Amino acid sequence: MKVRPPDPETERRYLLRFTGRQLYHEAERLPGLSSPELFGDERPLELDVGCGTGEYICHLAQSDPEANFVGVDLHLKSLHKAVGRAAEAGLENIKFICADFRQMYPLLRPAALRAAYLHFPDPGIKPRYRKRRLFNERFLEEMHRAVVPGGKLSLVTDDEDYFRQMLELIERDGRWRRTHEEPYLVGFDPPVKSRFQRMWERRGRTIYRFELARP
Ligand SMILES: C[S@@+](CC[C@H](N)C(=O)[O-])C[C@H]1O[C@@H](n2cnc3c(N)ncnc32)[C@H](O)[C@@H]1O
Repeated sequence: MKVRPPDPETERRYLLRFTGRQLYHEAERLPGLSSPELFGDERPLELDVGCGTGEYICHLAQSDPEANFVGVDLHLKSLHKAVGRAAEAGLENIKFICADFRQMYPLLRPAALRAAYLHFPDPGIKPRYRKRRLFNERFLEEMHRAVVPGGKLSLVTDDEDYFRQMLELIERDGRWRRTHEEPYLVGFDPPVKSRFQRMWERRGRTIYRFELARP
């Protein structure tokens, strides 16, 4: 993927970078994942974990200027693309953070999120990489703390093994309410599809989805 890094001013406006060292040793000095700390206001906040090149979250930010949006990803080049997209659209209600989300749990604030999205997370093809998956018991636990009562958690994957892990953990957890009757949904049709959704759909993969509400 060829991407030109944003100019320094655009980068300052949209992008934060937290190193593993900062997150481990001095998390208390970093802004938390809340609207007051990231945007200096009290608007509702939505989080896209592993936002990639930002198509989905930029679309959300554009369609709801009364809320704030934050996308987190490890991969700087993808975030440069996302920042370019946000800047081009002149969005004022979005920021991106380059960091390993698994190290960001100390930055989550109780009931600070109106919604959280984990869409097409890396499944970790080799068995030894599966333990690096973002979705696990800890993730569900932390999201339960960070999502406001009435708020939602959206999970989407094209990977059947990951999907089964999600289904099993959600059923075992039991604290979330599904917004759908079925145990899971097949297919996802948002107005703007992410880079990976378009790619997996082109390859004919089935897309599984859960939309959970925090009671
Ligand atoms: C398959 S891509 C999906 C990207 C985007 N959600 C989409 O639908 O196009 C998975 C993304 O998760 C990011 N990612 C993987 N592990 C991560 C972690 N521990 N913390 C933050 N981002 C991570 C990757 O860099 C990649 O951009």
